[in-house]
Amino acid sequence: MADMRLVVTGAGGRMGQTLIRLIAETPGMTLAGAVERAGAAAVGADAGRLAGLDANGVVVTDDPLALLTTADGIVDFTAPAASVEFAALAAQMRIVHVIGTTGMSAEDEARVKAAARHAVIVKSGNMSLGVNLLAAVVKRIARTLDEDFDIEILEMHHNRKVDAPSGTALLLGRAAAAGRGIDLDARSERVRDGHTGARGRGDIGFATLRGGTVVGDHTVIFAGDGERIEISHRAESRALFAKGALRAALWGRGRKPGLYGMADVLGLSDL
Ligand SMILES: NC(=O)C1=CN([C@@H]2O[C@H](COP(=O)(O)OP(=O)(O)OC[C@H]3O[C@@H](n4cnc5c(N)ncnc54)[C@H](OP(=O)(O)O)[C@@H]3O)[C@@H](O)[C@H]2O)C=CC1
Ligand SMILES: O=C(O)C1=N[C@H](C(=O)O)C[C@H](O)C1
Repeated sequence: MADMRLVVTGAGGRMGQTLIRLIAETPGMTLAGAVERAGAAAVGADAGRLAGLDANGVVVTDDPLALLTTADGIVDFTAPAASVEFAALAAQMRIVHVIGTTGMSAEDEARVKAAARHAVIVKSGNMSLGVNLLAAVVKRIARTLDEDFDIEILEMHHNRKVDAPSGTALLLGRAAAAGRGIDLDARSERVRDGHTGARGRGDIGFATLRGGTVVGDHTVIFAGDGERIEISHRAESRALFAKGALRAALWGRGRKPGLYGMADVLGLSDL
């Protein structure tokens, strides 16, 4: 089979550059294009050079349309408004769209879901194998423990991160809520400040830390009467997210249109 032709969006960003480097060393795929926001400094640059490699002849553009006519997939770690537009383009072109972008509103999510009627969309708040395994374990523990155990999710990220709680924290919260058979949106405590009153029994709490260059740390705490279970994942490199995203792109090739998650890609959906 011919190489999968991938377009990286947000090419000048932290994940965009990591993806460009990883595509260059991964068999079965080719960098078909690199896209940045109109007006971004990276537009016009060589994508290889931008990512710290030798020049590869792929010039960063702010016009994805022409590129996508010859591409098999988009790998997209940008911003919510941008990802919603790329999803519509992926639907138009009937191609694969891997979305790592976090911080989407319910309206954004609905637009992505609509695009997935025509595109193969794989979307996850965290593309790493470790976090998706952790989510499966969290679901299992939450199913066993009753509301005597308070569930709290703690995350820490670098000081450039713009959304909170992280997409991963929400993914883990959804896994815990699914295990318990409750609706996360109705039962989460996402911010605490001032005289909050006692913790709501059965609620799922979130706490957010930001600082330095932390790639991504997550801990799920089950706090009971006199005992506590804590399970953590620490990402030491963005390469693990990029690796998962490229695995998702290859998995999506030739698949039926729909909205998928990393649990589907990794075969963890039954856990
Ligand atoms: N699911 C996962 O596993 C992971 C998800 N993420 C998520 O991915 C996203 C990006 O993270 P990160 O790389 O650290 O962020 P960066 O800010 O480093 O990169 C985002 C890039 O996207 C660009 N961009 C914004 N709008 C557009 C557009 N319309 N077209 C093309 N490019 C655009 C930005 O340009 P400019 O700066 O000029 O606006 C920037 O270069 C975040 O939402 C983050 O939470 C990150 C890591 C892992
Ligand atoms: O913005 C980041 O950096 C990350 N974002 C994702 C998230 O919101 O969970 C994944 C990872 O933790 C890094």
